[in-house]
Amino acid sequence: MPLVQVQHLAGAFTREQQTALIGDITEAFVRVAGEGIRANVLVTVSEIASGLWATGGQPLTIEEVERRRAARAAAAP
Ligand SMILES: O=C(O)/C=C/C=C(\O)C(=O)O
Repeated sequence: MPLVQVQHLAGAFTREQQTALIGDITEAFVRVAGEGIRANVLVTVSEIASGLWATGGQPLTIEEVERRRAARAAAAP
C-alpha cells in the first residue's frame, strides 16, 4: 500500500488545508493507478514543533514562515 508521510511546521497549514492535501495526494494516486488503489492509499500528516525544524543548523519557526509569506505577498504583482 502506498504511504505518503507529510511533515510540516506546526501552524503552517490549517486543518482544512491538511485535509485538502490528504485528498489531493490520494487523488494523485487514483489518477496514476486507477480507482482500485484509493482504499489502499495511506496518508499521514504530522506537525513538527516550531523551532524544531531546521536546515543548515538554522531552526525554522512559524514566525519566520509567516514573515516569508508576508514578504511574498508584498512582492506579488
Ligand atoms: O512558505 C510557506 O508558505 C510555508 C512553509 C512551511 C514550512 O516550511 C514548513 O511547514 O516546514
